[in-house]
Amino acid sequence: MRIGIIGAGALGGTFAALLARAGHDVEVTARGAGLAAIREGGIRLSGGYGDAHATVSAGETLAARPDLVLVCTKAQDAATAISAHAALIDGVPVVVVQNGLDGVATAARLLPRSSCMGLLSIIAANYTEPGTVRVTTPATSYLGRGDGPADAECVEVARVLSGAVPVVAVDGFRGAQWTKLIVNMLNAVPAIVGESVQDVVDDRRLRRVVAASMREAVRVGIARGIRFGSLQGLGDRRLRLFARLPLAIGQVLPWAMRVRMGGVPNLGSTQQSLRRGQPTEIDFLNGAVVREASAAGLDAPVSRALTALVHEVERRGEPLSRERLLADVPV
Ligand SMILES: NC(=O)C1=CN([C@@H]2O[C@H](COP(=O)(O)OP(=O)(O)OC[C@H]3O[C@@H](n4cnc5c(N)ncnc54)[C@H](OP(=O)(O)O)[C@@H]3O)[C@@H](O)[C@H]2O)C=CC1
Ligand SMILES: CC(C)(CO)C(=O)C(=O)O
Repeated sequence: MRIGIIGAGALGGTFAALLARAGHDVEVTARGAGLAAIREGGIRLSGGYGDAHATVSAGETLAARPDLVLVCTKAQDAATAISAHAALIDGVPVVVVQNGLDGVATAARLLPRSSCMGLLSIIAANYTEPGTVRVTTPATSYLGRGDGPADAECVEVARVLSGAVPVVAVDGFRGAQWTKLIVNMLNAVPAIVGESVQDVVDDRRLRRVVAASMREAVRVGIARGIRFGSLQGLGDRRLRLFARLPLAIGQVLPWAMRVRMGGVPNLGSTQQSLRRGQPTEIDFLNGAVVREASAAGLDAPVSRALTALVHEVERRGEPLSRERLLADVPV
């Protein structure tokens, strides 16, 4: 199949290399040093899915109309990236590979003739240098849309992608997006203090902050009437129980996620943006929790403080101390 990948960064590069290895005709978009490196030497993937070296067509925009598109930009870049391709890809099935709650709706608004789906990935991939990606945690990805059962097209696209990398079609995708949003409460604290997810969760005080942001986000989801989808052993029943637990016990949740992540240090996608001097996706992660809380007539002080601190690190260009974070976040 001819597959176009918009945004060959950490996850886009991973999918591109694995889909090309599985025999698909892959074209990617990239920019600057990334584009030059991919044109010169292809995409080099290492880590959890083994080594892959994929020679793929690359440009600033896709040149040929594909059979399937994966949009793999950060949430804040999705509208610009999709708009630049609207004339070419409207009508082509699109999978938005993205954290946050908005990706599928953004694509559907900009591509009215396309059938748009979302993909939630628990893979941890580090874009180590232009054209080079290291997968630190391989994991199944979840594909779907809306609130109902997985439809035939989602099942078929998941089957096609699964020939390269494990993907399953899920029922109740919106609930699964919320569960992933809870997982993404792992992103902010490492990004603020400049440490790996594993080191943060190993620190009792920081783990408490991560657990507090997760519990706050689950409580907001419940107030918004969300039924959390099942991802990686986490589901509605466990998250509702977690929402009622005192933090001292609730800290087992980030701990369990850290154990699943394995031993290879994972920075998380938010910190990777900071290290490249790029704006982060935080307004679509903890920022989404703040907006959803407000829509439910609630406040989300932990996520609000973490969002502000990530923006401060964006402006400063360097991490803040653990003490500063602990002083600012109301836990
Ligand atoms: N990395 C990970 O481990 C995981 C990431 N995710 C999610 O997957 C999504 C992608 O993340 P990730 O792969 O880390 O992101 P990256 O920042 O590594 O890659 C994004 C890519 O999109 C490109 N891009 C940005 N703006 C545009 C634009 N306007 N037009 C075309 N291309 C553009 C970037 O190019 P440039 O570098 O030139 O800006 C970059 O190549 C995010 O929602 C993230 O939260 C989910 C699970 C794990
Ligand atoms: C699952 C996790 C935390 C993997 O790193 C992720 O989604 C991210 O980095 O954005």
